Amino acid sequence: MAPPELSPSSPRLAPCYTVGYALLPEKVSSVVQPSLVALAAERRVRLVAVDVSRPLAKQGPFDLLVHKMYDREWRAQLEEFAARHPSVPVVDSPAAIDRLLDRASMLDVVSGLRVDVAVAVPGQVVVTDAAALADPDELLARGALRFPLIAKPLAVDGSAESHDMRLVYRRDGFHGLRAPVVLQEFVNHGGVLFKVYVVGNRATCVRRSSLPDVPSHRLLDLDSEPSVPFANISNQPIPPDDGAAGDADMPAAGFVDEVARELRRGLGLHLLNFDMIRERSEEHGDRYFIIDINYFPGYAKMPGYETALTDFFLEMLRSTRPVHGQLGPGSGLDIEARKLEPGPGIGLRELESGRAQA
Ligand SMILES: Nc1ncnc2c1ncn2[C@@H]1O[C@H](COP(=O)(O)OP(=O)(O)OP(=O)(O)O)[C@@H](O)[C@H]1O
Ligand SMILES: O=P(O)(O)O[C@H]1[C@H](O)[C@@H](O)[C@H](OP(=O)(O)O)[C@@H](OP(=O)(O)O)[C@H]1O
Ligand SMILES: [Mg+2]
Ligand SMILES: [Mg+2]
Repeated sequence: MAPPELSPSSPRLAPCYTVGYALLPEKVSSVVQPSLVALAAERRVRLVAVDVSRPLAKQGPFDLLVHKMYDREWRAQLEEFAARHPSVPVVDSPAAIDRLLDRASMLDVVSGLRVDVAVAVPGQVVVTDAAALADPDELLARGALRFPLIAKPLAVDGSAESHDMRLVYRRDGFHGLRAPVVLQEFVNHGGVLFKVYVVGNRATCVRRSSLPDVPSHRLLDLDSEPSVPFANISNQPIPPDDGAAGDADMPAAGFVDEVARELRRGLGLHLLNFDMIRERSEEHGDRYFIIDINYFPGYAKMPGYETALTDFFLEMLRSTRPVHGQLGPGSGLDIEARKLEPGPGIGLRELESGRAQA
């Protein structure tokens, strides 16, 4: 514990920036951990929870706003905030996030990636009309799909239901599916998934357990279930006994970085992760598929996430901070932007110019 006179909370080392975060309670408890708050404070970044039950306009001031909220009313407040505070970065734009909240549009960005090693997406068909599910052959023909398929809810809305999926082995597995749903071809990938966390220009690839390969005879086995449900199969680290997943060779770091950079460019987002699987076949060799992209995922599962997020916050703050910045009672530096009085609070300009003697 630093001596009181040097602790980040003391006036002489008051936080230089205030980052507001608007997150649902379970996301706050999973991502805004004491280790993140402490590291940010050491680097003079104060993390302040936005009270999502009160008007955003009555909170702050903030130097940066990060959020993962789903409701429309919040969107309106965010857009009003951004209009009123054009110099405060909002991470990220709701319109850009929207594309990831619908599995019909989520993977569209992949076809436009400018990467040396091709990345594909599995064939898929969006089914919005429940009646269409009664005619599997039409759906298969529409997307030139072949079994097995994964039925995924169309909407990604943070609910547990949005992760409820079914692996469909044959036509009678369509019974019980509910529209709107995406039917996506299942790609055999050796039971290991590569989950790549993206924080600004950083990408971190981790291995996760995944669904095992489906042998072709399973599709013909009429005594077995025509479909099976599953959920959240890859969002925890690999258990020690899962040798297949744990030993799988990782994709080349340069490839991962390139895909991450291109996804960020194509999506216009800073905070995301994507799920990538690798098909190994005699016919095609190694082929990579992106099957899922998540906005503002569970970063605490990423090794070194505190440093990655804090570095990102500072990059955003320093790259967009006007000279005066957002000062005032909520910013921890009670000084007027127009006059940087010497005194207990070190002026922003001195801090950033390094003239201040902390
Ligand atoms: N097309 C596919 N081919 C093979 N396996 C797949 C495919 N799509 C999904 N999977 C498997 O199903 C799991 C869940 O799919 P997906 O990642 O789309 O769901 P999710 O609920 O969005 O997951 P997350 O918790 O990562 O947000 C994946 O982690 C992977 O193991
Ligand atoms: O809470 P919703 O909006 O459903 O989003 C989830 C993402 O879809 C998952 O990808 C996150 O798990 P991973 O961080 O393992 O991808 C998952 O991380 P978490 O369970 O640690 O919060 C969530 O972020
Ligand atoms: Mg996923
Ligand atoms: Mg997902």
